[in-house]
Amino acid sequence: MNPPHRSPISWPDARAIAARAAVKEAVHAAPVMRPLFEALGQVLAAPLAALTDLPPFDTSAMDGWALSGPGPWRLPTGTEDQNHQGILAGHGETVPLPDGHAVRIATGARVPPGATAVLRSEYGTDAGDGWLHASAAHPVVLGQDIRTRGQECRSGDQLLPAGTLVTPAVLGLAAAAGYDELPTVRRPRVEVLVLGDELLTEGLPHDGRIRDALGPMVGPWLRALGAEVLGTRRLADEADVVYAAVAESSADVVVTTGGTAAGPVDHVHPTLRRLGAELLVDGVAVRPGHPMLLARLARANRENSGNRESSGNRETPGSPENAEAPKTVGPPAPPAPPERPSRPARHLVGLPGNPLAAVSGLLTLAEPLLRTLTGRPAPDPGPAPLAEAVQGHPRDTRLVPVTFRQDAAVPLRFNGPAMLRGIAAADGLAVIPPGGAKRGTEVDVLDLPWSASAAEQPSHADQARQRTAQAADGEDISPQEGPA
Ligand SMILES: Nc1nc2c(c(=O)[nH]1)N[C@H]1C(S)=C(S)[C@@H](COP(=O)(O)OP(=O)(O)OC[C@H]3O[C@@H](n4cnc5c(N)ncnc54)[C@H](O)[C@@H]3O)O[C@H]1N2
Ligand code: MOO
Repeated sequence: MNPPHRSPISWPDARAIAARAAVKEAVHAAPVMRPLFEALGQVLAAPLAALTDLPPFDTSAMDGWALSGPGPWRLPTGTEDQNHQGILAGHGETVPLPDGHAVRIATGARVPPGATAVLRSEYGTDAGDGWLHASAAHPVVLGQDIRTRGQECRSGDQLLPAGTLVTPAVLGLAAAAGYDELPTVRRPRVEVLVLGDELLTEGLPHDGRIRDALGPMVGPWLRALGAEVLGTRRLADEADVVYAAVAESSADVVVTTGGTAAGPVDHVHPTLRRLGAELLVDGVAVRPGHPMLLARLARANRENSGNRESSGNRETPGSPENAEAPKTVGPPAPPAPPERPSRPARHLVGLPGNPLAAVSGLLTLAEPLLRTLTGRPAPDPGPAPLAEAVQGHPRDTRLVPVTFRQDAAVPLRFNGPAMLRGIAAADGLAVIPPGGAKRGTEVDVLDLPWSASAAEQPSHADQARQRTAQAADGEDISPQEGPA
């Protein structure tokens, strides 16, 4: 059968459709409480409100003496402890400091009631006669070097909005503000299915066969976009094998590689037809990657992949496609059974097999889809001037690997659809409009998702699944506190 005629939609429209595709699923996903040590790289599902005042008590900002009133100040003559150590950080409630007295205090220690300032150790002299004198060069100012309770926030203040990426700094702030665990957006579960009998998983290419470049790349890329990768499976180029793998996957998003075109073993479209899937995007006016697709699927009738028989999907014979978008491939899917009318849908992103075309599909369809499912804000593609002219496609957008040099985007060579040499050295992908762009033209540059996830290791759960699948004081200088 000849491939059905497809009219690709524009690249910006494809991204907008992908961003909207899973809004319902995102809204219905319950947040996941994670201990702080497991929350790095996640997204806050609720605003972070302070559970305490910060600082929680008036605190000394310096090692020195807590003072009450104008000097000179009488030093304590009591216990050894008071004489030599004074008030240390971590001590409980302290006795009030009478007017005209001073007591040794450490940075971070609770300032005693009645203290009016802290004098740094290098600015005062204890001559051993029981009196403390401030150096003439550093007259004491009321409140100096005391961090007052609530200076940074009051209990209940919103520190960060929902949707914030949990970075190491966010973990630190959350701990300081009293959190042991954080409400995070549930990570969408993704399964990667690599199609192609010509692919080798090790060694050198031989006998017309090549190494699988997408299996090692796509899972980590999706994880960098915030997904939980259930596994990467390599499938035989057989219609029933591809059909069963997609039909039975328990993932929220199935990502296939290869098999999107119209060759004799390109099984993605026929599989979607058999599943009665709704094609949201079927080809995009972008180079490379134009055969990429996005489909909505009924949820597999199983909680865990491979544990039970699927009965939620029915095979339907293929039929010519409706050219209108969104399309239903084949006859309309049978209506959902009344007992589970509003089950969330699954999605399938079909990446073309040419490796750079697959990258294009990741940034065009997978990134906006996962952005919605992970609750992350839309990235702001920074425009940059092109260091040299880039030839365009007459009708399609081009995505070209670039590196930054002196704030200009330098197009990289080796940017053919089958090549990864350019993208592996790139800082981003420049969006070249149809017709091309002259030297100096400001173009959008899509970020690669490494920076946000560089610190994030695969969770232990991800690592275990991959093994089984095998088939990824800058001080606040407050008015009261002198410069350090
Ligand atoms: N008659 C047409 N043929 C092709 C068209 C077209 O419009 N009409 N489009 C071409 C474009 S553009 C692309 S991109 C590819 C997309 O093809 P598929 O998604 O079906 O991918 P395959 O045919 O399976 O593979 C294409 C190419 O990529 C290599 N490949 C596949 N998987 C991997 C992998 N995991 N690692 C490394 N390389 C991989 C595969 O060996 C092929 O060389 O279709 C064109 N054809
Ligand atoms: O999607 Mo293809 O990469 O243009 O070869």
